[in-house]
Amino acid sequence: MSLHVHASPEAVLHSLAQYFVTQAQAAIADHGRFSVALSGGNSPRKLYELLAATPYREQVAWDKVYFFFGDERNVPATDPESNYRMAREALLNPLAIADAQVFPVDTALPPAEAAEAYARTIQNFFAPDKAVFDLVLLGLGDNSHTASLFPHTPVLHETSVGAREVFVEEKQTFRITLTAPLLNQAQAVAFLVYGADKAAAVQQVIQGARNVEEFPAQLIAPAGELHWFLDMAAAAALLPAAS
Ligand SMILES: O=C1O[C@H](COP(=O)(O)O)[C@@H](O)[C@H](O)[C@H]1O
Repeated sequence: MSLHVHASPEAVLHSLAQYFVTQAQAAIADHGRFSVALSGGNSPRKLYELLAATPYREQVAWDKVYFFFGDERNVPATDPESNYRMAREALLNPLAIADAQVFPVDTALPPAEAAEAYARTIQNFFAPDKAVFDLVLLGLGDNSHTASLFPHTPVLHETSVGAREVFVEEKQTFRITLTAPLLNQAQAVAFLVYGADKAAAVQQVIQGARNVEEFPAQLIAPAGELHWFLDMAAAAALLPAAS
């Protein structure tokens, strides 16, 4: 695991934007395309706006980038809560990404069907049984959820490589999330976390005793690289590593 701690949220965002560019360039050079699962919520909007602006936008062959979603809220694509809508506004529209390169969750379907359909969409994109994203972007809630792997939900015990619906009690709503086994097949996973309100969760997930029911982000242990991009406020509760 690599920790990238920066003085300000702006510095973190630039650091992750540069990492995104490097990963995209390497994947495209290696196998001709770059597949990324985007995170949702509030934190990544600024990252997406940055990627769609100079100098990053000129550094990626965007016609070779394929966009998926790590999780989605069970709302129409036009809803302000929609992760797809946020990505479209901040990243996909400004870069004029073709629809054929974007794979949203079909939230017109009932949640369980939407999850099944999304798992099929992902399996069809990759070779059979080889659903390996080049990069998975993740955030972290102050309750230690990531994607829509929420504390004390059955999806935390899911062993299938796919997508599942999740009922989120505190929000009284369904979401659709990629499962931890699928996220963990990625070549690289990068968490983006900033702000003091996330400091306790960051410490518990990275350094706390293993308790995935309470701290679901502990489930993320990818086959490939794992990076945490943090500002100093989010990293404030981390204890110095024992030497
Ligand atoms: O609900 C969600 O929360 C997490 C964290 O979001 P943030 O707004 O606190 O940054 C996010 O990673 C996930 O995709 C999203 O649906």
